[in-house]
Amino acid sequence: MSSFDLSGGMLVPVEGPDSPLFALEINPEKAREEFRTANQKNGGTGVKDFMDSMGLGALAEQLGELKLGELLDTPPPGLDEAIAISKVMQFLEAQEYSMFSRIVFDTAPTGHTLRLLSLPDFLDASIGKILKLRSKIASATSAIKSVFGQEVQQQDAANKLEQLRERMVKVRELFRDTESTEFIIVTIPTVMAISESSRLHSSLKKESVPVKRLIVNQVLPPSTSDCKFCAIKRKDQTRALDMIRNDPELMGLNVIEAPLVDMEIRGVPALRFLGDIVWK
Ligand SMILES: Nc1ncnc2c1ncn2[C@@H]1O[C@H](COP(=O)(O)OP(=O)(O)OP(=O)(O)O)[C@@H](O)[C@H]1O
Repeated sequence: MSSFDLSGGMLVPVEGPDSPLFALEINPEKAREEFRTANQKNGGTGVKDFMDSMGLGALAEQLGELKLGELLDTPPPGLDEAIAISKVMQFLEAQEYSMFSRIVFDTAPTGHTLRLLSLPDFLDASIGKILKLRSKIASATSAIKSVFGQEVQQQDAANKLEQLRERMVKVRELFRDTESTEFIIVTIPTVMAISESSRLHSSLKKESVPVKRLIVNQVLPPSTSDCKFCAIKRKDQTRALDMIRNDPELMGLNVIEAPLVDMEIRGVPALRFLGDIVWK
Protein backbone atom coordinates (compact mmCIF):
# COMPACT_ATOMS: atom_id res chain seq x y z
CA MET A 1 0.00 0.00 0.00
CA SER A 2 1.44 3.39 -0.91
CA SER A 3 -0.91 5.66 0.98
CA PHE A 4 -3.07 5.49 4.07
CA ASP A 5 -6.08 7.58 4.96
CA LEU A 6 -6.03 9.04 8.45
CA SER A 7 -8.79 11.42 9.47
CA GLY A 8 -8.35 13.72 6.54
CA GLY A 9 -4.60 13.15 6.33
CA MET A 10 -2.88 10.95 3.76
CA LEU A 11 0.40 9.27 4.56
CA VAL A 12 2.27 9.48 1.27
CA PRO A 13 5.74 8.39 0.18
CA VAL A 14 7.82 11.50 -0.47
CA GLU A 15 9.83 10.15 -3.43
CA GLY A 16 7.84 7.54 -5.29
CA PRO A 17 6.43 4.13 -4.30
CA ASP A 18 9.64 2.61 -2.85
CA SER A 19 10.59 5.62 -0.75
CA PRO A 20 11.57 4.99 2.87
CA LEU A 21 10.40 8.54 3.63
CA PHE A 22 6.71 9.24 4.21
CA ALA A 23 4.97 12.51 4.95
CA LEU A 24 1.62 13.17 6.52
CA GLU A 25 -0.24 16.44 6.73
CA ILE A 26 -3.24 16.32 9.02
CA ASN A 27 -6.25 18.50 8.47
CA PRO A 28 -7.02 19.54 12.06
CA GLU A 29 -10.57 20.52 11.09
CA LYS A 30 -11.37 16.97 9.96
CA ALA A 31 -9.49 15.33 12.82
CA ARG A 32 -11.64 17.35 15.23
CA GLU A 33 -14.86 16.62 13.41
CA GLU A 34 -15.60 13.36 15.20
CA PHE A 35 -15.47 15.04 18.61
CA ARG A 36 -17.59 17.94 17.46
CA THR A 37 -20.24 15.64 15.95
CA ALA A 38 -20.50 13.72 19.19
CA ASN A 39 -20.91 16.99 21.06
CA GLN A 40 -23.60 18.36 18.77
CA LYS A 41 -25.63 15.20 19.13
CA ASN A 42 -25.52 15.92 22.80
CA GLY A 43 -26.56 19.54 22.49
CA GLY A 44 -30.37 19.16 22.47
CA THR A 45 -32.30 20.89 25.22
CA GLY A 46 -34.76 18.02 25.79
CA VAL A 47 -32.92 16.51 28.71
CA LYS A 48 -32.09 19.90 30.21
CA ASP A 49 -35.75 21.01 30.12
CA PHE A 50 -36.81 17.80 31.73
CA MET A 51 -34.07 18.09 34.35
CA ASP A 52 -35.26 21.63 35.12
CA SER A 53 -38.72 20.30 35.77
CA MET A 54 -37.23 17.61 38.01
CA GLY A 55 -35.31 20.22 40.02
CA LEU A 56 -31.98 19.13 38.51
CA GLY A 57 -31.49 22.34 36.54
CA ALA A 58 -28.51 23.35 38.67
CA LEU A 59 -26.58 20.29 37.54
CA ALA A 60 -27.36 21.04 33.92
CA GLU A 61 -26.20 24.63 34.47
CA GLN A 62 -22.96 23.35 35.97
CA LEU A 63 -22.42 21.17 32.97
CA GLY A 64 -23.01 24.19 30.75
CA GLU A 65 -20.50 26.24 32.74
CA LEU A 66 -17.81 23.68 32.05
CA LYS A 67 -18.09 24.87 28.46
CA LEU A 68 -18.00 21.44 26.92
CA GLY A 69 -19.36 22.87 23.67
CA GLU A 70 -16.74 25.60 23.57
CA LEU A 71 -13.97 23.13 24.28
CA LEU A 72 -14.90 21.16 21.20
CA ASP A 73 -16.04 23.95 18.88
CA THR A 74 -13.29 26.48 19.60
CA PRO A 75 -10.65 24.28 21.19
CA PRO A 76 -7.82 25.68 23.30
CA PRO A 77 -4.53 26.37 21.46
CA GLY A 78 -2.52 23.19 21.17
CA LEU A 79 -5.50 20.85 20.87
CA ASP A 80 -5.12 20.56 17.09
CA GLU A 81 -1.49 19.57 17.45
CA ALA A 82 -2.28 17.17 20.28
CA ILE A 83 -5.01 15.48 18.25
CA ALA A 84 -2.68 15.27 15.24
CA ILE A 85 0.04 13.66 17.34
CA SER A 86 -2.37 11.24 18.96
CA LYS A 87 -3.61 10.27 15.47
CA VAL A 88 -0.09 9.39 14.41
CA MET A 89 0.37 7.37 17.58
CA GLN A 90 -2.86 5.44 16.97
CA PHE A 91 -1.78 4.76 13.48
CA LEU A 92 1.61 3.45 14.58
CA GLU A 93 -0.03 0.85 16.75
CA ALA A 94 -0.91 -0.96 13.50
CA GLN A 95 1.52 -3.84 12.97
CA GLU A 96 2.16 -3.17 9.25
CA TYR A 97 3.62 0.25 10.08
CA SER A 98 6.18 -0.97 12.59
CA MET A 99 8.75 -0.41 9.80
CA PHE A 100 9.10 3.26 10.76
CA SER A 101 12.28 3.94 12.68
CA ARG A 102 11.87 7.69 13.21
CA ILE A 103 8.99 10.13 13.24
CA VAL A 104 9.58 13.86 12.95
CA PHE A 105 6.92 16.25 14.21
CA ASP A 106 7.45 19.73 12.86
CA THR A 107 5.83 21.65 15.72
CA ALA A 108 4.08 25.01 15.63
CA PRO A 109 5.83 28.17 16.89
CA THR A 110 7.02 28.30 20.50
CA GLY A 111 3.81 29.54 22.16
CA HIS A 112 1.68 26.80 20.65
CA THR A 113 4.23 24.12 21.48
CA LEU A 114 4.32 25.14 25.12
CA ARG A 115 0.55 25.14 25.34
CA LEU A 116 0.50 21.75 23.68
CA LEU A 117 2.69 20.43 26.48
CA SER A 118 0.45 21.71 29.25
CA LEU A 119 -2.74 20.78 27.41
CA PRO A 120 -2.93 17.10 28.38
CA ASP A 121 -2.98 18.07 32.08
CA PHE A 122 -5.63 20.68 31.44
CA LEU A 123 -7.79 18.27 29.44
CA ASP A 124 -7.22 15.49 31.92
CA ALA A 125 -8.63 17.69 34.67
CA SER A 126 -11.48 19.27 32.71
CA ILE A 127 -12.64 16.14 30.89
CA GLY A 128 -12.40 14.23 34.15
CA LYS A 129 -14.76 16.78 35.76
CA ILE A 130 -17.13 16.69 32.82
CA LEU A 131 -17.33 12.90 32.88
CA LYS A 132 -17.92 12.84 36.64
CA LEU A 133 -20.78 15.32 36.34
CA ARG A 134 -22.18 13.43 33.44
CA SER A 135 -22.30 10.20 35.37
CA LYS A 136 -24.09 12.00 38.25
CA ILE A 137 -26.66 13.31 35.81
CA ALA A 138 -26.89 9.92 34.13
CA SER A 139 -27.72 8.11 37.34
CA ALA A 140 -30.29 10.76 38.32
CA THR A 141 -32.01 10.70 34.97
CA SER A 142 -31.44 7.24 33.56
CA ALA A 143 -35.14 6.45 33.44
CA ILE A 144 -35.90 9.74 31.73
CA LYS A 145 -33.23 9.50 29.07
CA SER A 146 -34.49 6.29 27.60
CA VAL A 147 -37.81 8.12 27.07
CA PHE A 148 -35.92 10.77 25.13
CA GLY A 149 -33.90 8.17 23.29
CA GLN A 150 -30.67 10.04 24.06
CA GLU A 151 -28.92 7.49 26.22
CA VAL A 152 -26.92 5.99 23.36
CA GLN A 153 -25.87 9.39 22.01
CA GLN A 154 -24.77 10.64 25.43
CA GLN A 155 -22.78 7.49 26.04
CA ASP A 156 -21.18 7.95 22.63
CA ALA A 157 -20.12 11.53 23.45
CA ALA A 158 -18.79 10.47 26.85
CA ASN A 159 -16.83 7.61 25.29
CA LYS A 160 -15.28 9.96 22.75
CA LEU A 161 -14.26 12.40 25.48
CA GLU A 162 -12.80 9.59 27.55
CA GLN A 163 -10.91 8.38 24.48
CA LEU A 164 -9.59 11.89 23.83
CA ARG A 165 -8.46 12.13 27.47
CA GLU A 166 -6.63 8.81 27.27
CA ARG A 167 -4.91 9.80 24.05
CA MET A 168 -3.78 13.11 25.52
CA VAL A 169 -2.24 11.22 28.42
CA LYS A 170 -0.33 9.09 25.88
CA VAL A 171 0.88 12.22 24.05
CA ARG A 172 2.12 13.62 27.36
CA GLU A 173 3.98 10.40 28.10
CA LEU A 174 5.52 10.32 24.60
CA PHE A 175 6.96 13.83 24.96
CA ARG A 176 8.63 12.91 28.23
CA ASP A 177 9.94 9.51 27.18
CA THR A 178 13.73 9.93 27.07
CA GLU A 179 14.13 6.47 25.52
CA SER A 180 12.18 7.24 22.37
CA THR A 181 11.85 11.02 22.11
CA GLU A 182 14.13 13.98 21.62
CA PHE A 183 12.94 17.54 21.25
CA ILE A 184 15.34 19.47 19.00
CA ILE A 185 15.13 23.24 19.17
CA VAL A 186 15.82 25.04 15.87
CA THR A 187 16.74 28.70 16.00
CA ILE A 188 18.48 31.39 13.94
CA PRO A 189 21.44 33.56 15.00
CA THR A 190 19.56 36.66 16.12
CA VAL A 191 19.27 37.97 19.67
CA MET A 192 15.50 37.74 19.60
CA ALA A 193 15.32 34.14 18.33
CA ILE A 194 17.94 32.99 20.82
CA SER A 195 16.14 34.66 23.74
CA GLU A 196 13.00 32.81 22.67
CA SER A 197 14.90 29.51 22.41
CA SER A 198 16.30 30.06 25.88
CA ARG A 199 12.79 30.52 27.29
CA LEU A 200 11.60 27.49 25.34
CA HIS A 201 14.35 25.31 26.79
CA SER A 202 13.62 26.51 30.29
CA SER A 203 9.93 25.61 29.86
CA LEU A 204 10.73 22.25 28.27
CA LYS A 205 12.98 21.42 31.22
CA LYS A 206 10.19 22.29 33.65
CA GLU A 207 7.92 19.95 31.70
CA SER A 208 10.64 17.22 31.79
CA VAL A 209 10.86 17.10 27.99
CA PRO A 210 14.28 15.77 26.90
CA VAL A 211 16.39 18.30 24.91
CA LYS A 212 20.01 17.65 23.91
CA ARG A 213 20.61 19.52 20.68
CA LEU A 214 20.12 23.04 19.41
CA ILE A 215 20.30 23.73 15.68
CA VAL A 216 21.24 27.26 14.63
CA ASN A 217 20.09 27.64 11.05
CA GLN A 218 21.06 30.27 8.48
CA VAL A 219 24.56 31.01 9.77
CA LEU A 220 26.50 33.06 7.19
CA PRO A 221 29.22 30.85 5.66
CA PRO A 222 32.88 32.02 5.82
CA SER A 223 33.91 34.35 3.03
CA THR A 224 37.15 36.05 2.07
CA SER A 225 35.48 39.04 0.45
CA ASP A 226 32.77 40.40 2.68
CA CYS A 227 30.70 43.33 1.44
CA LYS A 228 29.87 45.95 4.08
CA PHE A 229 26.39 44.53 4.57
CA CYS A 230 27.77 40.98 4.98
CA ALA A 231 30.45 42.13 7.45
CA ILE A 232 27.89 43.87 9.66
CA LYS A 233 25.52 40.92 9.41
CA ARG A 234 28.30 38.49 10.32
CA LYS A 235 29.23 40.58 13.38
CA ASP A 236 25.62 40.57 14.43
CA GLN A 237 25.43 36.78 14.06
CA THR A 238 28.70 36.29 15.95
CA ARG A 239 27.23 38.25 18.87
CA ALA A 240 24.13 36.04 18.78
CA LEU A 241 26.25 32.85 18.70
CA ASP A 242 28.26 34.13 21.68
CA MET A 243 25.01 34.67 23.46
CA ILE A 244 24.24 30.93 23.16
CA ARG A 245 27.61 30.04 24.74
CA ASN A 246 26.89 32.34 27.69
CA ASP A 247 23.24 31.56 28.16
CA PRO A 248 22.70 29.39 31.25
CA GLU A 249 19.75 27.63 29.59
CA LEU A 250 21.48 26.90 26.28
CA MET A 251 25.19 26.51 27.09
CA GLY A 252 24.87 22.81 27.97
CA LEU A 253 23.27 21.86 24.65
CA ASN A 254 25.08 20.37 21.72
CA VAL A 255 25.00 23.26 19.20
CA ILE A 256 24.84 22.39 15.49
CA GLU A 257 25.30 25.20 12.98
CA ALA A 258 23.64 25.06 9.55
CA PRO A 259 24.87 27.52 6.91
CA LEU A 260 22.69 29.95 5.03
CA VAL A 261 22.86 28.75 1.42
CA ASP A 262 22.35 30.83 -1.68
CA MET A 263 19.20 29.06 -2.82
CA GLU A 264 15.89 28.22 -1.25
CA ILE A 265 15.89 24.80 0.42
CA ARG A 266 12.99 23.07 -1.28
CA GLY A 267 12.46 19.52 -2.50
CA VAL A 268 14.16 16.29 -1.51
CA PRO A 269 17.64 16.88 -3.11
CA ALA A 270 17.99 20.30 -1.41
CA LEU A 271 16.75 18.91 1.91
CA ARG A 272 19.19 15.99 1.63
CA PHE A 273 22.01 18.45 0.91
CA LEU A 274 21.29 20.49 4.04
CA GLY A 275 20.51 17.35 6.05
CA ASP A 276 23.95 15.94 5.21
CA ILE A 277 25.57 19.11 6.55
CA VAL A 278 23.50 19.19 9.74
CA TRP A 279 23.63 15.48 10.60
CA LYS A 280 27.16 14.72 9.33
N1 LIG B 1 19.93 27.34 5.67
C1 LIG B 1 19.11 27.85 4.78
N2 LIG B 1 19.58 28.42 3.64
C2 LIG B 1 18.74 28.94 2.74
N3 LIG B 1 17.39 28.97 2.86
C3 LIG B 1 16.86 28.41 3.96
C4 LIG B 1 17.67 27.82 4.97
N4 LIG B 1 16.86 27.34 5.93
C5 LIG B 1 15.61 27.63 5.57
N5 LIG B 1 15.58 28.27 4.38
C6 LIG B 1 14.40 28.74 3.66
O1 LIG B 1 13.63 29.59 4.51
C7 LIG B 1 12.25 29.35 4.37
C8 LIG B 1 11.60 28.96 5.70
O2 LIG B 1 12.19 27.75 6.15
P1 LIG B 1 11.46 26.76 7.11
O3 LIG B 1 10.13 26.35 6.53
O4 LIG B 1 12.40 25.69 7.47
O5 LIG B 1 11.22 27.71 8.37
P2 LIG B 1 10.29 27.45 9.64
O6 LIG B 1 10.88 28.29 10.70
O7 LIG B 1 10.12 25.99 9.89
O8 LIG B 1 8.93 28.07 9.19
P3 LIG B 1 7.51 27.79 9.90
O9 LIG B 1 7.77 27.80 11.35
O10 LIG B 1 6.68 28.93 9.40
O11 LIG B 1 7.08 26.46 9.37
C9 LIG B 1 12.10 28.26 3.30
O12 LIG B 1 11.85 28.91 2.06
C10 LIG B 1 13.47 27.59 3.29
O13 LIG B 1 13.77 27.09 2.01
